[in-house]
Amino acid sequence: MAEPENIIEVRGLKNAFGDQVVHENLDLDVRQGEILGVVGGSGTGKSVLMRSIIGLQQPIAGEVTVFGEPTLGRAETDALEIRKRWGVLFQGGALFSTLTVAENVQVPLREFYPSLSLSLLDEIASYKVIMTGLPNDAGPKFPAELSGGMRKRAGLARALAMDPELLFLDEPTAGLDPIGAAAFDELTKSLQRTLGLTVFLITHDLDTLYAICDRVAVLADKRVIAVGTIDELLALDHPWIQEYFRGPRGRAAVATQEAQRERSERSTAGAAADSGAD
Ligand SMILES: Nc1ncnc2c1ncn2[C@@H]1O[C@H](COP(=O)(O)OP(=O)(O)OP(=O)(O)O)[C@@H](O)[C@H]1O
Repeated sequence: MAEPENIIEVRGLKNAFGDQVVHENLDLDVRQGEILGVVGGSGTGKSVLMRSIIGLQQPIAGEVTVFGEPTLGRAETDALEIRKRWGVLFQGGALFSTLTVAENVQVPLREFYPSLSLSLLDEIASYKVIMTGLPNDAGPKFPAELSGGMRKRAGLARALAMDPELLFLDEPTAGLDPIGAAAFDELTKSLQRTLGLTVFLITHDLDTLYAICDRVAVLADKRVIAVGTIDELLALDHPWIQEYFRGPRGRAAVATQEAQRERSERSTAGAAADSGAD
């Protein structure tokens, strides 16, 4: 069966906690193969939206389809088949502190394929650990023995355990230094390219938005008020969007992007000149 163009479709979503309505009539499409950045002020419901899509939050109203299949109110066995096809990196990594990195990566494998042999589990875990740029000797370490950046990579290795087609990342670069954050962005981009992943990426990090997101969805007023490329969003005159992208941090992110582009153009020109001199 051909894959739908939209990997995720959310329609008319409503979420509330007691009297507090977080989402009302929220619609969103995530296209196949894109990295969609999801932004919005603190508490606008980005994580609740992600939890609704992956079935950890039961909305009051609305519909969610992933891979063309409705995800809400499904029987557990049906839901498992869909869950196998996505990986999730929760805010903070959410690693089990009493398990090693390799054992953490093996958790979803053991859940979905309980009869896998120990040697195969070890082999897959070791491959995923290397794939996320961690040294191979990170596998037997406990999360507390890793740096913050390494813990994020370990969380990503676990999210990739089942060879997902869709990846959910909740603030993956929060708490990382700028170099670590840029390296994590590059890793995300290269996974998208090489594995053809679709990525739903919640972030406050403007550098991440500029560097790797194909489109950005803005949450405000309980719904997605706009989705588009950053240039398309900049053309809108919504005050939050203008303040967010044109404020001091937005301008700094643009300057970083331009500096990176110039550096990469200079190195490409240098390489071309070198090969011409041979
Ligand atoms: N389980 C829950 N019970 C009650 N309220 C909740 C629950 N989960 C989330 N909320 C509330 O819903 C609102 C949205 O939370 P959410 O975590 O989605 O925000 P966010 O946009 O991801 O914020 P941040 O950028 O700060 O991470 C918040 O006011 C939060 O307190």
